[in-house]
Amino acid sequence: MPRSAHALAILGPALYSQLRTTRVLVVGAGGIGCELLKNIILTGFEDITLLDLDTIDLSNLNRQFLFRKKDVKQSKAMVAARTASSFNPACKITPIYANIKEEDFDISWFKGFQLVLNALDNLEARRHVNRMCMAAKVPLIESGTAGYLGQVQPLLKDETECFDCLPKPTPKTFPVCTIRSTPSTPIHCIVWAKSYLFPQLFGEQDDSGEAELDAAAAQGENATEIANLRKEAAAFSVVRASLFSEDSELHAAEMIFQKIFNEDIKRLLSMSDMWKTRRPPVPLDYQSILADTFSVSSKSPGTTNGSAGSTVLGKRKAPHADAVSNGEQKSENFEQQSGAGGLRDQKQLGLKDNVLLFGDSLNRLAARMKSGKEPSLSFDKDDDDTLDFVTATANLRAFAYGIVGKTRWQVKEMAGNIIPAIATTNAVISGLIVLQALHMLRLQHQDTASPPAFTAASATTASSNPLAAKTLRNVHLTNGKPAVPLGSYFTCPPNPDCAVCRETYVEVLCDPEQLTLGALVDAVLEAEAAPGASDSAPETNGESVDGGEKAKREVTIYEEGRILADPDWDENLSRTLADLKCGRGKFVTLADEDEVLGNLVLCIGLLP
Ligand SMILES: Nc1ncnc2c1ncn2[C@@H]1O[C@H](COP(=O)(O)OP(=O)(O)OP(=O)(O)O)[C@@H](O)[C@H]1O
Ligand SMILES: [Zn+2]
Repeated sequence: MPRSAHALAILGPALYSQLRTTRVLVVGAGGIGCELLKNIILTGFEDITLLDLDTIDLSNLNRQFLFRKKDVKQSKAMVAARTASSFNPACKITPIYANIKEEDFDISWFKGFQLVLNALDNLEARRHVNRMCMAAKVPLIESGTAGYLGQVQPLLKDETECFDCLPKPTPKTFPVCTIRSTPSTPIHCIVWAKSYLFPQLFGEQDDSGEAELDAAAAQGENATEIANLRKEAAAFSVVRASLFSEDSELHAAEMIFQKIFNEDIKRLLSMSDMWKTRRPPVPLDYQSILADTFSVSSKSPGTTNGSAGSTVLGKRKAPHADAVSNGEQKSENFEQQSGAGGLRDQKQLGLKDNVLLFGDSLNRLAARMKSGKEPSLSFDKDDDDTLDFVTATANLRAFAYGIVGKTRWQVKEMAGNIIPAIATTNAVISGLIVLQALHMLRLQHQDTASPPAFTAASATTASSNPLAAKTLRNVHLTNGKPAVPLGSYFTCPPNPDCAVCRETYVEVLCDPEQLTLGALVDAVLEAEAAPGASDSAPETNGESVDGGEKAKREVTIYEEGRILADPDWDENLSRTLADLKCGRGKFVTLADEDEVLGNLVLCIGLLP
């Protein structure tokens, strides 16, 4: 009996043959993507495009079962396609190693698919695919998992809500002054190390820090403190330069340490008002910690109100004294241990070991930058050098402020905002995605008995099918209460105010090097105002001009967040789309000045 026999019996010959010719796009080849690829191949899909921007990491192997150790550092899409193609040699899998947001993947490209399945892990990419599918009118099945929780959501233009119909909760942020001056929990120290200190020393030099302080000042955070933080930021450029100096590495480590953990803390202490109601921090000292002579006297600021912990034998005993005590631990060779297994990661380091880890990871990162291969670095939880640096500096700061330190493992979880990925959750959700995909295809089949699969145009037909709205459901997987782990509810209709799915999308194929913004907009508006065009085009003074032709409406022109032109400002109209960075894959929005008509969104594509 062929392996397809069960699928054929369950789906029936019509649907089974339909899905064999359905062109499906899977975006993401990670935890959900691997499971999903296997499922759709075994269900009988035979024309699959799989796209992922990333390469395989060692930490993926526990759940992304299409990958083996030998595949580490190779493209996820390529390896997944290679491994999974053996499940059904008749299946054509086209792997693409790229970011879905690249301009090549424009509306025409999306229209080439009849079904899109998301297996992504971030909001930005999800929102992008949602918008492309809404513009191209291709059905999208959106999904996600977090630990034991998961959900699957079918999205169909004009029929269901889209991914952006309801605002998404933004990730938790902390006030700047808490992070930069008055941390009180381990996460404050970790956020400081990862999002402030690390970019200051190793990140791209831009003015985002300044912008952050401007925003904090605008929100009414402590003005003197903001002024001080500005000075502190300026001083960083000197410190950063020391990383590249010819001096010995040790010198740079000591200099940077003293600035961050001694001078900056002393400067904060001098703002005595700040410490009237708070426990003041303790300045650390590089040499004396390394020489095992560092001590915190019982009179020192950090111990005055008692809540910082007690003082033991002249050494500061933090609340987590056993974990972050100065300890008698021998220094260890961290470099050798990098990448070693879990136990080291789960050990609390002593104060001195954190200083050693600081110096060691700082030198490793500086060497990477000095080599010229990486002009700047960014934090990545899977990059041992960056994780070591963030662990050491977060713990040193925690010690200075009398806060419990964290193990490297915990820092990785907290800094990487990691909710453990659970293979079983991914498997359940991937199964549900297939059921949703089959449901979409079945709806289409019932609706238009003869033509086979979805086409971009027929998606509209499906929209007019009241059955679609009534039967599409969001499905979610929960843990604990309620007792039944799987729940579902009918999809909501589109939000009439949604700025993504309520727009009218028009695909424009052109040569962006030649076409000016003015010519584009004129052509579109003239077509709209031409006789026979939609009656809804507004008329000047309520009257039609010559022979029923309607007046062109006045519009403001946007691309993403920027205004390109408005009725009183036309400088950009003579520039080409390429010059305005509005070429392939971009959306140019024409917004009605009087807000009478909805927005018209021009999806720029290239002439064949
Ligand atoms: N813009 C994008 N374009 C293409 N692929 C993307 C994009 N954004 C994310 N992805 C891919 O989506 C997949 C999501 O999978 P998953 O959630 O399992 O993440 P992971 O990076 O593999 O694992 P983890 O984050 O848990 O270490 C990843 O393989 C990631 O590369
Ligand atoms: Zn919407």
